[in-house]
Amino acid sequence: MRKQRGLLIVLSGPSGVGKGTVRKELFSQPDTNYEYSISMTTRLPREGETDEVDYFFKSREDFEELISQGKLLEYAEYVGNYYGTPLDYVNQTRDAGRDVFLEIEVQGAEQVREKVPDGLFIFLAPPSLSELEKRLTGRGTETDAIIQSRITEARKELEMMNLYDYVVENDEVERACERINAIVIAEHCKRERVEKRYYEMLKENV
Ligand SMILES: Nc1nc2c(ncn2[C@@H]2O[C@H](COP(=O)(O)OP(=O)(O)O)[C@@H](O)[C@H]2O)c(=O)[nH]1
Ligand SMILES: Nc1ncnc2c1ncn2[C@@H]1O[C@H](COP(=O)(O)OP(=O)(O)O)[C@@H](O)[C@H]1O
Repeated sequence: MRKQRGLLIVLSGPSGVGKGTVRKELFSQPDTNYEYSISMTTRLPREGETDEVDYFFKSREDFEELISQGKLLEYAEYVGNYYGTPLDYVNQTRDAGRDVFLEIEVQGAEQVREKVPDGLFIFLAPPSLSELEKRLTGRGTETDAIIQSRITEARKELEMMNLYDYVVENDEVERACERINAIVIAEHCKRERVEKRYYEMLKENV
């Protein structure tokens, strides 16, 4: 039987909603069935981050070379640094029948939508804008001015949520993960239903 190509799962949403937190929780679960696509970035590693585990850390020059060679499925400039998804890894993993999981900001997700129409797009939403502000403040990695510009940006990003296949509210991390896992299972069932092999089943002589 022909192996079904893996899904491309894209998790996106505004800064501070909890994308990184939810992704880390999903990948810490022993039964996770997706492959995480490690992104390329020009930002410097933070304390505790490891090259080729958290990101492939690149110079600006090397990153621009990857762009010009068409090696990235998508890329975006975010707060002064480039971030991008390696194209070969995504294709090879999907071709091997494994699902690939991207955790990327919204500009990048828009590019993936154009290039991969059969992708599964999940928007992670905050319970409210005030809770989003609280999370950004609580993380303590940005100044007040940057937090305000992220909130302004988030208002625009929230308007884009209806372009996504699913909206998952990140009220509690565990619950958000459960919803994402349920969506992926449901999407597999839906896509397999329209696979040719089920039509072939009807030709069986029993
Ligand atoms: N477009 C795009 N965004 C990415 C990629 N990898 C990470 N990001 C996003 O870049 C943003 C900044 O990431 P990072 O510097 O690790 O900071 P943090 O996630 O806010 O702690 C986050 O919104 C990530 O989801 C990528 O490959 N492409
Ligand atoms: N469900 C949640 N409830 C409360 N706080 C959360 C939740 N999810 C994430 N956070 C916190 O919100 C902040 C932003 O989360 P982070 O994962 O860095 O967001 P993003 O990757 O979307 O920018 C972090 O301090 C994180 O611990």
